[in-house]
Amino acid sequence: MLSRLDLQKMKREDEQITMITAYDYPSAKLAEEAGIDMILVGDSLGMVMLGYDSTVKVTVQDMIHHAKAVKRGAKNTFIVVDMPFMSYHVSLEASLLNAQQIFQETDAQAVKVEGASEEVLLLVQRLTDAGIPVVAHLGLTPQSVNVLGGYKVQGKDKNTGAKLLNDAKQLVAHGAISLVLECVPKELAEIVTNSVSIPTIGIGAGVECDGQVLVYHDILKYGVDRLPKFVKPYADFNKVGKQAIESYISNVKDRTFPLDEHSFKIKNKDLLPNNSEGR
Ligand SMILES: Nc1nc(=O)c2c([nH]1)NC[C@@H]1CN(c3ccc(C(=O)N[C@@H](CCC(=O)O)C(=O)O)cc3)CN21
Ligand SMILES: CC(C)C(=O)C(=O)O
Repeated sequence: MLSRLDLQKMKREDEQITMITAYDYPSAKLAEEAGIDMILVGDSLGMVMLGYDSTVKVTVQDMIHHAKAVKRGAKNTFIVVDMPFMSYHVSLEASLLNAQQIFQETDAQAVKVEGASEEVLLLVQRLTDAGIPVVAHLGLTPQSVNVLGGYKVQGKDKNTGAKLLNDAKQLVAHGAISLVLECVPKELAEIVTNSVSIPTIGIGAGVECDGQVLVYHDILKYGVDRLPKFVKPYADFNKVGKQAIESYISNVKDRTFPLDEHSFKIKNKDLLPNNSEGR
């Protein structure tokens, strides 16, 4: 498994870091077998796994449930688990306890929080001091979708760009080990990447980040109807899966499944019970 220091070294040596989300045993297993560097158990699981229309309904228990399955499928991969909506905004004490629970119960390597408010910066510091590595997340922060007014590109002007750069530096100063940059202009992501010592992982943030992350279901086109502009799909599980299920239905209907090769047979008919009642 890669360590925090390996990720740091990859940035220094300009080797791209690959990250994918995973939410359960089979997705984590596939990602690890393919050789991914890091797995994110994102709260996007609320949307792609549970069918919610945003991430705000996801709970700490949901995150733990899914992250434990991911860990079982990818025991040797660096796993980051999202702290979900409001689990780090009620009080510092409650935030620390939620992070502790997620970190201890899932065996993950780090937790992720969105934003860089005073409250979040203090939390990043306290978790780091306590020994829980924190990945930060700036730009489009989906837990704030209802405040932002939609899933929109962030940092498109001088003021918001400067704020994002300053936030990134503050997060580094408070101990963040890596920074996800979501939906920001590639030129801004490049400046941030060159201004911070920690690896940046981009999603819709251009090629100059230190690594890339995409959602599992987007890469495989699996269960999602509409893909954001920044996604490149590498397979079409929807198509393959639907065809397979259609064939199964048709085979069952016309009794071409199951065949003898899928059936268990008895050698000696005398071993069968008598059916004296008939049908
Ligand atoms: N399947 C999935 N993939 C994701 O990447 C993802 C989720 N779900 N859920 C949580 C967040 C939400 N995300 C999203 C969702 C939509 C857009 C989107 O449609 N963006 C517009 C850009 C709008 C603009 O120009 O400002 C786009 O056309 O891509 C972006 C990020 C990223 N995350
Ligand atoms: C989109 C990624 C970065 C994320 O935060 C998630 O999957 O929840």
